[in-house]
Amino acid sequence: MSDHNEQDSGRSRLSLRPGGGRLELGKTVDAGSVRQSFSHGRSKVVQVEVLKKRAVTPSAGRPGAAAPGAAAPRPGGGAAARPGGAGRPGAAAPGGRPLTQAELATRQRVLEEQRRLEAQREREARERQALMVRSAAEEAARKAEEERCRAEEEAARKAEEERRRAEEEAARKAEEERRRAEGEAKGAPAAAPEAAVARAPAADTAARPAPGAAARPAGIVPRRPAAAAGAPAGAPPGEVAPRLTLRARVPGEEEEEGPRRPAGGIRRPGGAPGAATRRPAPTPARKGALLPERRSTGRIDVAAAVEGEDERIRSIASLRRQRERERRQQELARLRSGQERVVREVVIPETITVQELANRMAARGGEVVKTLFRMGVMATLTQTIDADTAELVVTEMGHRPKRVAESDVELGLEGAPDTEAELQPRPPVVTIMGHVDHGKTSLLDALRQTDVAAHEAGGITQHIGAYQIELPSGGKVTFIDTPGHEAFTAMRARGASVTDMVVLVVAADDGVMPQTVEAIRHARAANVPLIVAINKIDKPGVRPDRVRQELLQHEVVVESLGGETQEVEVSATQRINLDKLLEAILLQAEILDLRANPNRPAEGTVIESKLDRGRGPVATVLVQRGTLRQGDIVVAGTEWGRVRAMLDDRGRQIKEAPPSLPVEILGLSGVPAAGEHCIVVPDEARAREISEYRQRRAREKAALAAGAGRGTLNEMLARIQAGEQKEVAVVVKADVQGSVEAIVATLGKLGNEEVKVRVLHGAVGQITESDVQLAKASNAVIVAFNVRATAQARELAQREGVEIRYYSIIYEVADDIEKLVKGRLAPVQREKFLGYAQVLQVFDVKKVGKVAGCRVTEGVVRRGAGVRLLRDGVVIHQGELSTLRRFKDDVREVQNGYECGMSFANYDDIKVGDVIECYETETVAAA
Ligand SMILES: Nc1nc2c(ncn2[C@@H]2O[C@H](COP(=O)(O)OP(=O)(O)OP(=O)(O)O)[C@@H](O)[C@H]2O)c(=O)[nH]1
Repeated sequence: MSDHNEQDSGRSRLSLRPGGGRLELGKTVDAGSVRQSFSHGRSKVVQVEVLKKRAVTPSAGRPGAAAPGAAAPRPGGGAAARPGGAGRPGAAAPGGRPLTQAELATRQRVLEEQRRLEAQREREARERQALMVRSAAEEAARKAEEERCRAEEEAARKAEEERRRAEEEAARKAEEERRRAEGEAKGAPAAAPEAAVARAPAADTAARPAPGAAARPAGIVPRRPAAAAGAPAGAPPGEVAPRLTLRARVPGEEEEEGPRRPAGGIRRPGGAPGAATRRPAPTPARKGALLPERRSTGRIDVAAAVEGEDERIRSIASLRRQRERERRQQELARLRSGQERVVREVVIPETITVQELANRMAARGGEVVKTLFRMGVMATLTQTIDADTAELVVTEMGHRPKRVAESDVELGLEGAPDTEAELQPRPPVVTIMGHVDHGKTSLLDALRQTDVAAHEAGGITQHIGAYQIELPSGGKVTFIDTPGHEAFTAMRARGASVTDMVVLVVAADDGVMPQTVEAIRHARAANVPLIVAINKIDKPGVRPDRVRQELLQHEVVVESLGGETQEVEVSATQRINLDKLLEAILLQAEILDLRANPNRPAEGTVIESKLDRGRGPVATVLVQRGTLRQGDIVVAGTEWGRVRAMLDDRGRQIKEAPPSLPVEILGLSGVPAAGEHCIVVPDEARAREISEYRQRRAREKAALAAGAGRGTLNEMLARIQAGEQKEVAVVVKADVQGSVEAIVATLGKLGNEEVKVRVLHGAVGQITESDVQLAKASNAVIVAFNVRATAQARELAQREGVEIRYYSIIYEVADDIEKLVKGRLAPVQREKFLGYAQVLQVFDVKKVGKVAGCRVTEGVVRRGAGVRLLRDGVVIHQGELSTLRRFKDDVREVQNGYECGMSFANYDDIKVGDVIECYETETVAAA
């Protein structure tokens, strides 16, 4: 190895020239480059910088030293101008005459002024120097950090390089071995092995950074002399620099790197003798990838030298530093421009889109996307991010996050509770409950003196109806008529929750029935009192006392039996004791002290809702407090709207609805679900906000339920097709919401372990094409309750083979779907007995095994049928009959009384005296 020093005279630094007394560009650094040469023509150049020790000495402190300023040529010249001689007596003027006292004083003053200026300059110079030292220290720290990062990368790269090299070496050796073995086997010419041997070490030399020439086996001709291979003259033999240094990017050395890459020559398949000595061409990819750009700097970078053809990857620390720099620069720019940073309070809901978040921060969308990207979140402007991520972004961008829950929009929706003074008496709300056909509608009809029952399809009540009646005494009572059919359980429960008391109708001729008990439970759950109306007392031979006794079993103790529950014997059709029943209701209302504040925005509950062809969405609302007025803006569940019109139970338009009055309201945006809370809000914006929030929540809930319950529709179909799951899918369309709920509830109870009923969709309105599409996709049937399909939907259903079933009575829906469920049950495998055979003898037959010689004692035995081997009445084997013969012929079956030979598939343990039972399995439809 040899070093050459090349002084770089062109390098200069900004420096202080003490001698000059002013700042100027001067040489403070002796810079140069040291060229290191290694064997095989490898060399590298190292930049060497020698910082001169700066000697800044205050000239004023040195006695007799010439002041910097004084060194400049003076117009007059002469010793008198020298600072040293300034104060000297005998100083002469230009003409040789001695200076006057005044001149001497002036000179003295000028010189002192000059010294003061020099001192100041020096002080400034010292400060600058200190500043430079400080910045140099900072720079050094930065460099150290970079160096550390680079070293880490270098270590990783080295490891990778080593691994790759080892792999190449192993592959090469294996190849050599293979070739040698081949050569020997073929008896190649004598020169060939030699060439092969010669190639091996050459390759070894190329691949290993270890000394090449010294390691070569004796007798092997080296490829090139060390000097020719690029090693400098005089370099110790065998001294080879590590491979990584071979790629120092110094101009003019590039062409010398060629010979140290013998890989191309060595790897030539079937290399002819002498191939190893051929000078291989340099690998363009390896050289070209890195060198040109690095060459321009002329500096050696070890990390870059090692990295080879791989792209250099910036370290995380480097990225972080760059980001910090950018941030500082931005801050600086902002400060320079005199802008005030605006810190905003950013309201963050549970989820927010990136664009919306940017808007709330008054920032550009791109900035937010960039911030997210830095945090490792890839998001577009339209994408939704969660509150936690949004909070981080807001903090990162220097604003103040404020987390809010989405449900906060509902805060303060219900007004403050009313004071005692504001409360005024209100009519009681009574729900009529009872078993089917016990006379609920008839009773209500009698009370209202109208005939509703006559118009009902199938004779049962289909909808919840709500009516208010006025008594001759002037009092009012509101009735909610819940249907008695089991399907309406859900509606009944809802009725009980808005009611003040329950009139339990029990037919005297029928007594307490299942739905009577259910009604009692609902009343108890709603914590409302009961009044028992024992109906149909006009019927001959009825025993109302039996009803009283039966009610005792359910802990309903009527007054006549010493309890607290009022009971009235009535006849709806004969209008017997109706006044007594009303009296009992009013008494109960008095006990309950029912009051409400009519002077406040209205609140109530949706009793029923439907989509009316001419009027749009119509909701029956029971006002519970406040007064509902025409023109009010209401939110009812997920829907909202301005009350366009209000109708009472007799269809009369009204302007105001006080507490306890049921009214139909028009003007809603959609059909709210029955049982939803209906409330008046101050403005449309609020109404819309609440409605949107509730709709979103409902959608999420539905999606969650669908996901949790079943997976995707495709998965469901796949499972059905694979026979893993069977279900009857149903799409329900009905005229009113209550019917939809009732049908859904009924269908939910159907199904069994094997077949499930699944309601895909339930809604109010006509059957549309989308309903048919949905049914088609899920192989569902459409249940149409009091609605019809559009012409297009009908046509589509016909074309696609989708079944639409029309109903007007609820229990018929239940019955039909139940049949459908049964029709879809998996067929049952049933065993059919065929016959018995007695084993008389057992033969050993070659290639067959044991064959039983039998006589059929009952029925018939058939080949391929199932068999059981019974020994002493116990089944010892169950399997299949493999052979059935009569004499030497295979037969299909053998009848009773005949002898035959039988053998079992994979079973041999047959003994004389055993009985063979023969049976078949058949598939039958489920009962
Ligand atoms: N004799 C007699 N029959 C009555 C009386 N009340 C009702 N009915 C008859 O009982 C049957 C059922 O009456 P509804 O009023 O429809 O009974 P419901 O409980 O409303 O029935 P659903 O609506 O199906 O729940 C009708 O045929 C009525 O005429 C009564 O007091 N006396």
